[in-house]
Amino acid sequence: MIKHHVDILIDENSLAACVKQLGDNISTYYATLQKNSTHPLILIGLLRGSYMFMADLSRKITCPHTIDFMTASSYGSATMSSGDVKILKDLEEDIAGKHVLIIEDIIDSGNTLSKVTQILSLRQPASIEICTLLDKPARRETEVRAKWSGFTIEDQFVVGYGIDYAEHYRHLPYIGIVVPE
Ligand SMILES: O=P(O)(O)OC[C@H]1O[C@H](OP(=O)(O)OP(=O)(O)O)[C@H](O)[C@@H]1O
Ligand SMILES: Nc1nc2[nH]cnc2c(=O)[nH]1
Ligand SMILES: [Mg+2]
Repeated sequence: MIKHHVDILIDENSLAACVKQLGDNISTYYATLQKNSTHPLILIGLLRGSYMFMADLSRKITCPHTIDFMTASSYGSATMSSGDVKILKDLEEDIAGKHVLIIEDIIDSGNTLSKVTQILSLRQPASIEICTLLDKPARRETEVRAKWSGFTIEDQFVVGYGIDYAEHYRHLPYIGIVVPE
């Protein structure tokens, strides 16, 4: 790690308000879908970055749902996507016939989500959508569409609320920016 400090970009209250709003919008959407079909809803969190967002968001989604996790990693300890996305841990659950909502902390190059959606679409889900807390469109290498997105951010390296810098800072209750000194 280079010498740096962390400045707050999105504070705890703004995160909570955003998560509540996302939860309301997602609940309305799937409540309507579930009225006309029997397909269950499953939230899939991408480890490790999404763990905190997933925990908070699932508590704000009022329609019945189950949860599962998978690990797809491309960064290691680097700050640039390698583009080589590997599935390190697969789902426990079968997603055939289910409405799948992928929960992600950040879309940067888009490589992770593009690979994950590709893999999951082959398993006959009823639908697949993406909810991301943060979106950094300036860095996109592969097109990815998130139906729900919390904040669009500039091209800055962020940490906190699940997101790490060389495995540090995941526990911060806010989103911060790493500022080199
Ligand atoms: O759009 P991309 O350029 O693919 O980047 C986004 C992904 O990178 C980070 O995960 P990482 O692979 O570092 O693992 P982690 O979730 O365990 O921190 C982040 O949590 C996203 O999953
Ligand atoms: N910590 C961190 N990991 C990322 N992975 C993809 N984008 C980012 C980012 O801005 N910060
Ligand atoms: Mg991740």
